[in-house]
Amino acid sequence: MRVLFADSVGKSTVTDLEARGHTCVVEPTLQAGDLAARVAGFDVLVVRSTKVGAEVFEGADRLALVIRAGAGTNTIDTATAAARGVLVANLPGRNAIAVAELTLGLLLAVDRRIVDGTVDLRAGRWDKKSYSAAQGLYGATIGVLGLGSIGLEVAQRAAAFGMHVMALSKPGRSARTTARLEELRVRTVETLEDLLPACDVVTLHLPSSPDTVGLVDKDFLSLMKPGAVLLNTSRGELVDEDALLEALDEKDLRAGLDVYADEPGSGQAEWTSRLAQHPRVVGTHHIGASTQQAQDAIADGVVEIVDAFVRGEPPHCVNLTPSRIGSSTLTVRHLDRVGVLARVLDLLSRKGLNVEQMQNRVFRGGDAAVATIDVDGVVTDDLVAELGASSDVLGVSSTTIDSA
Ligand SMILES: NC(=O)c1ccc[n+]([C@@H]2O[C@H](COP(=O)([O-])OP(=O)(O)OC[C@H]3O[C@@H](n4cnc5c(N)ncnc54)[C@H](O)[C@@H]3O)[C@@H](O)[C@H]2O)c1
Ligand SMILES: O=C(O)CC[C@@H](O)C(=O)O
Repeated sequence: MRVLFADSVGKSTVTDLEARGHTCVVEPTLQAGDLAARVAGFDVLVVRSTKVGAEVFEGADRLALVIRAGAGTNTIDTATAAARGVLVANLPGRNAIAVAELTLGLLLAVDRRIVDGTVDLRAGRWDKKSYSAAQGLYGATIGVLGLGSIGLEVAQRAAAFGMHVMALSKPGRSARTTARLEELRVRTVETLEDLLPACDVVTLHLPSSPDTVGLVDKDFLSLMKPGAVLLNTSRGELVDEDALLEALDEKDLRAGLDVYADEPGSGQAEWTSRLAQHPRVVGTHHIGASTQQAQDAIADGVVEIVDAFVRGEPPHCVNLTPSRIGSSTLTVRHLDRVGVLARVLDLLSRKGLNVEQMQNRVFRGGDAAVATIDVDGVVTDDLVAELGASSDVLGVSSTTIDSA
């Protein structure tokens, strides 16, 4: 396969993929605007922050997979990719510890004014008096918005500092996450109105989505305690930056930011930002994921996704439907013979049932197989009986797909 890297990733990725016979072309200086013209002839595109717009998929001749060498996929037009049948996969969790470490680093830097102090020392100024006014983190309350891979790592580290952790309750959390929240004594509340006024620190670990863009607006900030700290290591567009600038000045809020709404897409650029330059902000350059440990984990992950893609089972695809779609799943256990599935599908077609997705797995030994078929339409007992009546069919069952 031909793989184009439009951002820098660990060298081991290229070495490992080439050792498997793939051709890798590494062009980390490629700009988003040039990608559409460059992508022809490649099966796989690997990106970090480079934007992948609709034009890339429209111009691609054989592109089948885009790998986001990181967590957030908001920089990729996943809908157009889906319409063109191109898989988009990410690597959730691989850089979570790195981002959590930076988040706590920003918090400590804000609380102790470490950056201002360093700047003064470098300029030859000793000022223990001005820098002796920190509040301290022990016993303070931190609200964690987004309890995914990064949010949980932040909660764990905050708890280790003796902070009280709060979060919003969310239906459908896994038993594992629920147990983890109990272990960390995370107090959950129903609404932002309950959460924000109780927090000395609020930290954002949500993806950028229509639900979250602009979440931190005037109303949100007005609910925060005067003097509280806002941390954002997720995405800049979650914050209304004008509203934050006002709250920094008028409510004495402080902020630790790794991401900005209009941050440059490239690694180096001339860039000025009123927010990043504000004296109550400690800022970094979207480097949350940029530790060697995280980048090694990401480099391994890219190779794992390509390997799985070659086997036909790519993981972490963000633009496929959930595992079950339609109204019912039919499970048909059958003899592994030519024509059996065709007869099953023919009967479904005659009954007006649209097949949404299906998988056929062969049992060890190769005598029998099991097909799981998600269909849209009404599966009657008669249909199940008719399918099961064939001598090639070993058993049929049907379960309803919960549309919730
Ligand atoms: N600064 C960096 O370098 C850096 C690195 C990695 C990730 N990120 C950003 O951090 C985000 C989170 O990363 P992650 O690995 O923890 O992702 P994740 O998917 O593991 O966690 C996101 C969590 O947010 C929750 N969520 C989503 N929408 C929500 C909503 N509207 N309300 C409440 N909860 C909601 C999800 O259920 C999930 O628990 C990424 O999407 C990315 O934008 C930044
Ligand atoms: O690759 C990067 O440097 C940033 C990655 C980060 O924003 C992510 O979403 O994983």
